[in-house]
This record gives sequence, C-alpha cells and structure tokens, in this order.
Amino acid sequence: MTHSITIRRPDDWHLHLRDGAMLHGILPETARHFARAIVMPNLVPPVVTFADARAYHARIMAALPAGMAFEPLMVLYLTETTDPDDVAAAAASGLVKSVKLYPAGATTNSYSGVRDFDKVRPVLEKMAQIGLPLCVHGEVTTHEVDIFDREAVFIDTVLDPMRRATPGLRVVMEHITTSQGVDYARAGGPDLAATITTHHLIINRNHILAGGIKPHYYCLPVAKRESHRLALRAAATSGDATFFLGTDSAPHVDALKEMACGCAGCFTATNTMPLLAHVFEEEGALNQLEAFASRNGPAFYRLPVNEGTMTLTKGGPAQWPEKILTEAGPVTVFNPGFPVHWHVDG
Ligand SMILES: NC(=O)N[C@@H](CC(=O)O)C(=O)O
Ligand SMILES: [Zn+2]
Ligand SMILES: [Zn+2]
Repeated sequence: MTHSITIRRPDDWHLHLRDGAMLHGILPETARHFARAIVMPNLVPPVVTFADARAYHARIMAALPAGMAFEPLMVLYLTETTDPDDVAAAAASGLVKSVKLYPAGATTNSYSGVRDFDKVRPVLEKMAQIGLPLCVHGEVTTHEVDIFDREAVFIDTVLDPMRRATPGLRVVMEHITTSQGVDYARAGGPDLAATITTHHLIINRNHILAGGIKPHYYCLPVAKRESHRLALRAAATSGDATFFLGTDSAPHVDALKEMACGCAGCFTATNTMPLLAHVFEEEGALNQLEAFASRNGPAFYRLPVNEGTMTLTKGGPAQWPEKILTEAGPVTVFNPGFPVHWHVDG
C-alpha cells in the first residue's frame, strides 16, 4: 500500500556543518530537506564571539548552492572567558539563537570548553535574564565514570545543580541517549527541552560492538542498551513538546572514522527524514512526526513554524548515496541496516 504524509518543512535543532571543503560538500545534504538548523560551534578554533558567529554565518551562506533556501541559526561556544555583553549583543541581533556548553574534553573539539562552572555564572545569569537557550552536551568527563553512565551522572551532578542555581535559565539537553535523560527532560517544565538524534532511535550499543566493531555507528554520547533506545522512541513519538529533532549529523571523513582511534559522529543529514518516517510508522505514530521534526523545536526557540511543507511517500526501496564525496574526502552516510521505503517528494 502506498501512502503519504505532508508535514510543515522540518528543522534540525543540532547540526554540525564544519567549514571549508567539508562545509561545501555536506551543506546541500541538509539544505535539501531542512529550512533551518542550529549550527554547532565546535570548529577549530571554536565559534566563541558574536564576531566569530557573523563570520561563520557568512561562510555558510557563501557555501549554499544557488537556488537552495536555508537559514543557519548560529550558536556561540561557551568558554570560561565568554563576555556576557557579547552574548547579549549576539542574541539581540537575531543571528545567534543559543550558547553551547561543552564540558572540556567531553567530545570532538571540546578542549576549550568549561572546566570551572563558577567562571561561566555571569554568562548563564545574563542568558536567563534575556531568555537565550543554553544547549548542553550532557556528559561528565571524569575518567572514573563509565562511558555508558556519563549522561546520567551529568544530570545529577552538573545539570540539575546548574539549573537550580540559575532560575529561569532555558536549557536544551542535546542528543539525549538514556531513559534518565528522557525522564529528567519530561519533568523539567517549560524551560527545559531535549533533542533526540535519528541514529539513537535506531541503534543500540550492540550495533556498534556485536559481530565486529562498526566505526560509523560510534558517536558521542555513545548509544546505550536497548531499553534506553525504546525510551527515546517513546519520547520522540509521544508528541510531548519537550522533545524535538536534533540530528547531530556530524561528518568526519572515512579515513578519520576507520582507524585505530576513530572520531565520534554519525552522518545522517542525507537520510534523516526517510528514516524518521520509518521509525514513526513502526511506532504507529506517523501523526506525531510533524510535532517532533517541525513544531516542537520552533516552539521552544520561540520562532515561527516554517511556511513550506514536505511530503513523504511510502513506495519502493529508498535509495541514497552510500557516501557523500566531498573535497575533504568521502563521508559515509548512516546505514540503518534495514530497508526503508519512505521518500521525500520533490
Ligand atoms: N556527536 C558526535 O559524536 N560528535 C560531534 C560532537 C558532539 O555533538 O558531541 C562532532 O562534532 O563530531
Ligand atoms: Zn555533543
Ligand atoms: Zn553534536
């Protein structure tokens, strides 16, 4: 049976676009389907100041192929020397939509992140005052904490104390991977939201480790056991406005994934929408896809829903390139490991 679904055009509330040749190679993969994206600032060097964000925004717009419409929503990378007034000016301009907190050492290019949370208190207080969301990579970095526990421990030991100390601070828990993340986000009231990636709805830790190590399934936070994947699916498909799509599509060239110490990141920009339609249909929740991909994100960020629409149709086997060939090198597209029959029309 062929059927189709039409939703408002979606946005991606957590995306890595990189820079230079990689940016040029992968930007069309996102711009083809998504109207807007929260663009992560973990470049080398990171996007720290309003001036950095303006310059990066200009590079993204210059890389956008003619005829494609796409609005990058810029993010500042929080450091211990971030100036609260610079953040306020960036927010007032409308170009910058959030500030990103990376605990130092937690993930790719996070070395300039935060070690001493007291040092960023004035910035967090300014953000609470002006209503600018803080996007958080929620993992502790302590080596004693097991990598599969780092999200849950972060919630208890860092996120919850930080939120209590900063009333009114609006927070997005990025790429949650655990039932603890789901539960904490759901109970957090209107100032707390969470993004969920495409791949964490599809893989659990067995996909990475059983039957041989699969570097293209390795990302941070690392996928957890099956019960957590099911909790993420229930949250994403519930319609609850707390949860929305942030693909965390994070390209690395194959040479840097397929090596003895491979980079973290799954590249899902190309096939996220067909994969989500598949997942939502499996959960009997196609009617909630629009909330997750197109409505809940703008509502939290206090932005209008997109004007345009996207139609997805179920038909023959969906096809996408195995790799995107960029001038920086090939980037492998996330392979869900099962056939998909949903297509984005047009
Ligand atoms: N998710 C990842 O595994 N990697 C991201 C960084 C991040 O979002 O933590 C990247 O920039 O490559
Ligand atoms: Zn992250
Ligand atoms: Zn990310």
